[in-house]
Amino acid sequence: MPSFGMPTSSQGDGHPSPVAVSAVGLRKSYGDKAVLDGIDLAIPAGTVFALLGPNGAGKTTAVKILSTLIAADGGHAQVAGHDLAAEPQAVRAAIGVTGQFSAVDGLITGEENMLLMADLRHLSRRKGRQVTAELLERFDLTEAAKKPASTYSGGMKRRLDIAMTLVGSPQIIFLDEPTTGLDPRARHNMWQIIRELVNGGVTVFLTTQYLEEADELADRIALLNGGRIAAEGSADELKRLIPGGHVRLRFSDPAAYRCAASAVREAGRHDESLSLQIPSDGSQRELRSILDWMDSLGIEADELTVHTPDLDDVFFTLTDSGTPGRTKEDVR
Ligand SMILES: Nc1ncnc2c1ncn2[C@@H]1O[C@H](COP(=O)(O)OP(=O)(O)OP(=O)(O)O)[C@@H](O)[C@H]1O
Repeated sequence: MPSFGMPTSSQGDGHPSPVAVSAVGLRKSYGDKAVLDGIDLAIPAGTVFALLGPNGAGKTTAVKILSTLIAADGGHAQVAGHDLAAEPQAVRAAIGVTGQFSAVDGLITGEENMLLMADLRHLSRRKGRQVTAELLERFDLTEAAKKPASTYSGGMKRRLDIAMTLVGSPQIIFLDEPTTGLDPRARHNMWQIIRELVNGGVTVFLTTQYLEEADELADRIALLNGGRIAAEGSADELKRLIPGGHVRLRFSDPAAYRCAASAVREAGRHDESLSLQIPSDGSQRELRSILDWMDSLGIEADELTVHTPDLDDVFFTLTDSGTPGRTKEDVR
């Protein structure tokens, strides 16, 4: 755990844990538009927090405020135990920020980018060289270290960006859409890097457009919509907020289908595909009772699939983004 003197919050297990980022009533408007309309946050240290929201929801604005790049119009926040407004320098010393617009300078080499950052962080020459070598190695960039960063692939640039962020050993890292534009392999590599950072005690605040990414990485997720946090919780808690879980049984024998359909009245029927949709939370207990019930009738389904609501369902239900190309018939 980071060692700074942070306030604490009570977690589920009753033990207080240090809070890395806290905010109360954070507001920001541009002209008439309230981009953030009273945001409260409490992010325990050593965890991953994901801020999700449709385009233009205010995610980057929140990151910019919490990383002292812009000032809020109202509310207050503490980052790494320091008040954002009163001690911006102390906040800056404790955090790293990797934005949508990378800090990487393409004209100089990866190594020179790192050394420049070490200079900005006031490390001695010797320490700067040592940290640079270690981080380049850790992020698999040693071979490319002497090449201009403009020749790097998207994934390499993103790794260099994070390596530069880590030069000052920040306790809290803000990652604004860290994997946007990366191919699946580079995205998975980035996820691994983020997990390793958290294992090392760092707190990660990330914004993402990818629900899968939040599901994969985040301990807690907040859904930003209309300037407010529409829902907050673990991925599982958010999924439980909305209905839609079901078990789908598909038959090839019409007689078996009719028999099953007349036995379960609450099931949704799809006569054309001979399939039934039974509302269910997908738990082992409920699956067993469905299987027992079919056994007792002596019928067998050709296919059984479980659909539990996913973060996409949560996102589309709780934000006003609509449901492009998606129906509740989608079965996972
Ligand atoms: N400097 C600015 N001046 C005026 N409006 C701004 C400014 N910065 C952001 N906005 C507006 O504030 C809103 C939120 O922008 P922000 O970049 O925080 O959203 P976002 O959730 O990060 O979006 P995206 O997912 O598209 O990156 C947008 O409507 C944007 O146009």
